[in-house]
Amino acid sequence: MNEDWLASARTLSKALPYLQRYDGATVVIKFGGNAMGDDAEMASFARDIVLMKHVGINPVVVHGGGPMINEMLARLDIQSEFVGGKRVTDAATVEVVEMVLSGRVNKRIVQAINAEGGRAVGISGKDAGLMVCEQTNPDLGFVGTPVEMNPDFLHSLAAAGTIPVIAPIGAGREGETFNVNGDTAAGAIAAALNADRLLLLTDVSGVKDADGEVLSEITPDEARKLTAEGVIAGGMIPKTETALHAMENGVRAVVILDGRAPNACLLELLTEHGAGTLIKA
Ligand SMILES: Nc1ncnc2c1ncn2[C@@H]1O[C@H](COP(=O)(O)OP(=O)(O)O)[C@@H](O)[C@H]1O
Ligand SMILES: CC(=O)N[C@@H](CCC(=O)OP(=O)(O)O)C(=O)O
Repeated sequence: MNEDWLASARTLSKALPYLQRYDGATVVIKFGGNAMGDDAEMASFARDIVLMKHVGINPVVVHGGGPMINEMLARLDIQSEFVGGKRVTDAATVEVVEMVLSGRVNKRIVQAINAEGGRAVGISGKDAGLMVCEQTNPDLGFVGTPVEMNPDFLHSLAAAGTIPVIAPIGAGREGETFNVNGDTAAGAIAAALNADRLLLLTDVSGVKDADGEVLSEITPDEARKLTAEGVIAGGMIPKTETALHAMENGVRAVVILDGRAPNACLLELLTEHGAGTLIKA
């Protein structure tokens, strides 16, 4: 008997309980700019998303694109700075942020998913009032906090067999355009959908302890303790804060994992040990 076939059959039989567990589940995947990698890594991510849809999971992709925004701002000679993990966003900057995120980055992901046989639909928080925002803090300019969501629109996209790919741009009630941190947007969308899982894809294997070892599972209290001790620092702070906030608002569990690792999403959902760090009460 063909050895490859046997190995695939064994893998599949082990995955069966997980396929049953996630049948009909909603999984929100935050795809950060640093997790995107080259075309081959993008294609691998897209294959995972399409496979999820085929086996009965409802994937909802929310993306970032910080490095791509930086590149375009540099080309246009516009200076940019971050305060507390958020980009200070003036009127000129928000135009570039929307063009890069809703344009190039969103369509690159949509095209990659469709090339793998999926039916992705690229939108932003502006479409169908998906994510109405208010200004986060006047010092940050056009940075928004989601205050009102339209999950029904996402349910209808899933029911139509499509995969929503969402750029983290929100509309204000006075016609403003708001730049929303990708993790914040993903958390708000996952909460509005009462998602079974929120996967935060980044460029490290998971949350590390003081010795640099990746922790396979932590509780919200342990995450708070690691932050107070300074072990969780930098860009990992807003990520774990998003995770805890999403869990307080209806998301069952959150996983922080390396989006560039082959089959990261599928390994997380369909194997016993998963991938990355599971944050669960
Ligand atoms: N305890 C920790 N475990 C893992 N990464 C950490 C930790 N503390 C700080 N970090 C940093 O957080 C970074 C991830 O955040 P960030 O760069 O903002 O990700 P992204 O761009 O994917 O949103 C990691 O690359 C790492 O340098
Ligand atoms: C307010 C704010 O900071 N918005 C982010 C939006 C993109 C993002 O979050 O991208 P990553 O997920 O790749 O970091 C920004 O302007 O960079």
